[in-house]
Amino acid sequence: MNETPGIAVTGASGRMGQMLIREITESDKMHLAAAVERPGHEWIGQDVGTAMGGTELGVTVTDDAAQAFGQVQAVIDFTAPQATLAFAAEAAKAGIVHVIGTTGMSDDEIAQLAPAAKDGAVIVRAGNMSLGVNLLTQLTKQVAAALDVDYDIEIIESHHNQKVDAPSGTALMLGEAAAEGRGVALADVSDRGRDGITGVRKPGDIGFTAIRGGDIVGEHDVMFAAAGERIILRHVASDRALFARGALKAALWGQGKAPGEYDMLDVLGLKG
Ligand SMILES: NC(=O)C1=CN([C@@H]2O[C@H](COP(=O)(O)OP(=O)(O)OC[C@H]3O[C@@H](n4cnc5c(N)ncnc54)[C@H](O)[C@@H]3O)[C@@H](O)[C@H]2O)C=CC1
Ligand SMILES: O=C(O)C1=N[C@H](C(=O)O)C[C@H](O)C1
Repeated sequence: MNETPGIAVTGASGRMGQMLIREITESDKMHLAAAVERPGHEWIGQDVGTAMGGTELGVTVTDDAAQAFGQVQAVIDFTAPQATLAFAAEAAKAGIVHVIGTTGMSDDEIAQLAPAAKDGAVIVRAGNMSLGVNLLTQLTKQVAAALDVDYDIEIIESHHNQKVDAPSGTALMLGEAAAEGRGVALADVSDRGRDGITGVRKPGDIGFTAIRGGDIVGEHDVMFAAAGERIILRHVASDRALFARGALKAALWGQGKAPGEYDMLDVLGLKG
């Protein structure tokens, strides 16, 4: 019998799902106990290892999240907003850790996670699970607090051509951090999707630009642009394993924690 925490991966066939499965099977601190895909997916009923083109892992892909979550200590979920909301409700019923990497959730959808956290799920959610980006949010907050509105803040993100949401979850985390540093609400100053005769830039706005192309894993710049100088804070991810390792860390960190909503700053001890 395996004494390490059992982990379920949702969206098992996805870019992050497969990366997570590889990282979990290589870890001696946890084991893969379930793999979930959406109903009708061609992998349902297959061994997840062979479906991925490798050796058998002894875990059959299922679309029954309730049953899968009943057998595990944590679920790691990089899927889509509506799927994540359904998984949060099931994680609450099972009383397990729900690590959420899914981005593109609206404010209303994020608010819908609260009942699950109240009812028994230990939710750890972040638009980016890497140490580097979470550190960058703290640096962004500090720099934004130190500079006045003569420094225009622009967030530029680049991702692969299959990404479906914009701005990225990371860009929004960085925008929130910059707004917090300035003591304003991001919703009041956010400038997204410029096109046509936009008028001149409003002082104090935080601008967002999204680039999509090829196989870019994820790149983020926070630019502070003033007359005569620019300060640029940059993070470049070159391997999705980075995000997967952060998610594994979160799944272990959440064991034994009280139900509630947490983020990667809690996991990494960077809050302050
Ligand atoms: N927080 C972080 O560090 C990171 C977050 N992401 C986010 O993770 C999400 C997934 O990204 P990718 O893996 O690139 O996308 P993907 O499209 O390759 O994978 C998504 C998977 O979710 C599955 N899925 C959708 N609905 C489902 C349902 N109801 N039940 C079970 N499975 C379902 C799909 O079939 C697919 O296999 C995106 O929101 C992305 O932005 C991606 C990388 C890092
Ligand atoms: O979809 C992706 O690929 C990524 N999504 C996350 C985001 O929206 O910021 C994290 C990372 O940049 C990769």
